[in-house]
Amino acid sequence: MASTVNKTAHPFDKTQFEALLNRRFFYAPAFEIYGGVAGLYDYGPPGSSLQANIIAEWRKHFIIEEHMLELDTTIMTPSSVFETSGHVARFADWMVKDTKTGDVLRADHLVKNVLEARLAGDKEARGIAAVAPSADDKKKKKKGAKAVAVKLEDEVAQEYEVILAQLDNYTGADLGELCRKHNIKNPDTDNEVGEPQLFNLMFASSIGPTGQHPGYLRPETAQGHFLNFSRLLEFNNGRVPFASAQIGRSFRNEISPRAGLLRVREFTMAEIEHFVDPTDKSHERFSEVRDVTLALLNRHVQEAGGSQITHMSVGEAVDQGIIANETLGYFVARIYQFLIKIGINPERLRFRQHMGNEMAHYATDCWDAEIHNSTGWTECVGCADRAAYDLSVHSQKTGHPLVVRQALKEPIVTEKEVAEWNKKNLGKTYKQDAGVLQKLVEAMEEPELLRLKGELAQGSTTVKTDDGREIQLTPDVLSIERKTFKQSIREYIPNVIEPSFGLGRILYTLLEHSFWSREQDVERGVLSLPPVVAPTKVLIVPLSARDEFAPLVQEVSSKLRRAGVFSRVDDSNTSIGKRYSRNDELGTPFGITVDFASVQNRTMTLRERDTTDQRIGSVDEVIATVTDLVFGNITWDEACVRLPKYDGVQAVEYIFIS
Ligand SMILES: Nc1ncnc2c1ncn2[C@@H]1O[C@H](COP(=O)(O)OP(=O)(O)OP(=O)(O)O)[C@@H](O)[C@H]1O
Repeated sequence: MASTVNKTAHPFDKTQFEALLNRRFFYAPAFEIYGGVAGLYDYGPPGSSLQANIIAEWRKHFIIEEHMLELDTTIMTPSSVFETSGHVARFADWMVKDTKTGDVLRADHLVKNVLEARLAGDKEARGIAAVAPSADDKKKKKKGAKAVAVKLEDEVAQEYEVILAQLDNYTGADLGELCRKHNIKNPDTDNEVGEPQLFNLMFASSIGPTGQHPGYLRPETAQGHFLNFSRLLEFNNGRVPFASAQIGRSFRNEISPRAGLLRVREFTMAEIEHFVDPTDKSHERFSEVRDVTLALLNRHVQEAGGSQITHMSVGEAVDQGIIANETLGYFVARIYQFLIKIGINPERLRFRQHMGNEMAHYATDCWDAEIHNSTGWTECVGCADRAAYDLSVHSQKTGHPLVVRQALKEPIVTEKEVAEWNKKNLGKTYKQDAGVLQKLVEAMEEPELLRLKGELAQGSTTVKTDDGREIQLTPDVLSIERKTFKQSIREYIPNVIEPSFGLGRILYTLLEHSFWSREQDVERGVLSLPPVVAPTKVLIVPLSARDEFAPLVQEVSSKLRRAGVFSRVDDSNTSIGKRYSRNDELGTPFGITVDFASVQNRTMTLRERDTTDQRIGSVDEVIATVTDLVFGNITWDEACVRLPKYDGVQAVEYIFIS
């Protein structure tokens, strides 16, 4: 049996974690040598590979599994599109200005940081502070909201908890009122802040040399799906439901991005738009996820100022109307499965429902996948039922019908009253009023038309124009007749269910969840990334740089390549222990040591990152086993049944023969 490891022996140390990410170049501030720009980051080799592997798994889990239609649409977008979608008017956050320095802060973040710091100070004063402040906390306290040990009145502490639970529900005026009522000031300067003002988050630009065609960098990829809806529908042979998917960059001019990868100004999104019949939001694969149990924080709990989680299956949540419909529930469960597969800790994942004010006016229900990390709970995926809003507004604006036309099996037969005009008499009698009259009568509902019909039968009727004139109509001009209509096509605007992923937030929280230090060696960080996303799957470590090792190293590396396993050779001039610990920091799950016995007997050892267990087997046995491990066909315990334990590890660990 494999050895077990204690990954929680040392509490999470953010300073050590960030030093590892920096040292191994997972990512770094962009334009660093020019002083950097807040909210812009570059990914280095392991960060890029990790992101590419998350995307590859996302494509498999969603696009391939669900036969989604993939898109790659432009980033630069003419302003008319965002005027129609509502982004120009509403894609904004509330900001407040320091009344003396003019520094700009995001209003809801200011309230959150100050109240959280006061609550932490209260806990400290009552002697119930959970943990001693880390080096990182101490550094943070030099700037920003400080947790000063001051006891709060019980009612005040309760009020703060309620405000924090409902923070996403407040309007700008509410936030301004909160700052005044609770004496919330800029924590960096202790100055008062002004009234909240809306700040639009889109980066404005212009298209072409004249500057006459305003445009924006897109803040999400969704509009590209909606504008191509007719083509997508045709591609899908006119059938609904179907989903389109897109992975691409989005841009948001965030007010004060201070949270590393969690809030940036340029980031990669993966978005799905699932188009569905508004009268039937069932999902044909719902039974496959019915039993998936989720941690749910519903809107009623939050609106009452609470944060209690309910654990229930997605089937129960849909049956009880907590999640609005099967399709939305299906995607919430699929998002959960995806996040767990790539290594997110299920105990630190919850789904939070949007409260009334928080949700866009057209949306019917919205759930965020929130992942817990060192800054608290962070939204990493949004999943919303956006109803027919987007397709409707673009249809109305452009006149291009973004609709589904469905041939009905049974035609629908209806009867209704219609106006029949004698056009010759109409023109002769009413001249320039003829058109006005026609429009007025044809816009009438059935009861009104029946009134006209009755009056015409008695000789004449009157209609009132918008400018207040009463015009008489007689049967030689107008008759109202009952007609039968047969409808064999149903036309409707589909509704949209939209799961929207921010890959940077997922990547960062995954790195936090994967990080730990060995019990015996606090300095030695390990990233327990699952093989499916680990940047490198297998490290090949030749014990010696002697020429006779080269053919075997080449053989192993080419066999792994042919098996589709990404490996790297580390033949640097340093001890095996150092080489392995460097790769533990990079999250490489397996290591193969090529030593003298390998050259003589064609045996190799296989090391597992978390346990540091080493097993021995023939070259081909080890390659077959590690391939199965990487593709998730077997667990490490099963590998241990195949390969016996290797006990020579201590003997070879620090020998390096150059
Ligand atoms: N500034 C950002 N930096 C990194 N990721 C982001 C940012 N803004 C949004 N995202 C990601 O895009 C996803 C979908 O965007 P959405 O518009 O729902 O976010 P949001 O509600 O505006 O986020 P927030 O309230 O945190 O600003 C989010 O779940 C998140 O993962």
